[in-house]
Amino acid sequence: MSQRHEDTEAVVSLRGVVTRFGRNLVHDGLDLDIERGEIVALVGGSGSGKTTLLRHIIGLTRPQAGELRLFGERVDQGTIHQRIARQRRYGVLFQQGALFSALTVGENIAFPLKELGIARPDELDALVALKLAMVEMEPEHALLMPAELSGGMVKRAALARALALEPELLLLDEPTAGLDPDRSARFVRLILALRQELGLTVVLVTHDLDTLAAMATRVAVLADRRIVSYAPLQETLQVKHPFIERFFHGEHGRRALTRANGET
Ligand SMILES: Nc1ncnc2c1ncn2[C@@H]1O[C@H](COP(=O)(O)OP(=O)(O)OP(=O)(O)O)[C@@H](O)[C@H]1O
Repeated sequence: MSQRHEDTEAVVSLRGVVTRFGRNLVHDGLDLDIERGEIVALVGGSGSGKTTLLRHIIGLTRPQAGELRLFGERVDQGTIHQRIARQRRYGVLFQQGALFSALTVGENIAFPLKELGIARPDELDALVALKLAMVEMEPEHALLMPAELSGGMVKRAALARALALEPELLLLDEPTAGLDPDRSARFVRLILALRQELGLTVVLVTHDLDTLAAMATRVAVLADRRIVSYAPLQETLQVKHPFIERFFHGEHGRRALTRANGET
């Protein structure tokens, strides 16, 4: 596991976060600390503010109140150089806008490397091929346009781009949505292998219980505008809360958890 930074430092720390869109109060005094090496599944009802929370974490949006720290530093503070240095340390895979449609797969993956001035032009092809290999894609896929890829390949190419900077933190929004079970299982294996190799910390928003059960070290439940439970899955299942009951103990949830238990 990576020893680049203090092991005790929370990678993500959120305190008293309040988010309001007009009259819509989304987060109200939300707290969450994510330690290095965790794979945190962030779950919550539709519109509960999961994607917004990911956007806050990387400073794309700002809450009305609260303190957000990434790698121990205030997200809303710092010079431009400090912000760029922080950007190098995380990768994101959002549901929409996974890839730039006007660029080839290779150009997409090279984009953060070029933008942050990390690689020389003559190094880019080899780096792109390396990132593609990490997500089990071939070097020639670099020449394809996003529209020519299957849904699963788009996800993997977007993941390759998120991994381009060898991040310490990966934020994934519904990474397995729309993938068939086999592809989802491969995606999970890939993330687990990368965590092993790179010592990644992962935060993933997901409705996919199979994925959650297979990879999450902790589950953060966003309900009532806060994190109402933050614990390993088995402990989460004991928590009495209407959302947890519906999400994990409904018919769909029971089947997924039975499958997960059967596989361990
Ligand atoms: N830019 C915005 N302007 C106005 N309202 C917004 C904006 N972004 C998000 N919201 C609202 O904030 C709430 C939380 O949205 P968000 O996308 O974070 O939820 P979510 O938990 O990720 O939902 P889902 O699981 O359906 O994707 C929703 O009511 C949404 O309509």
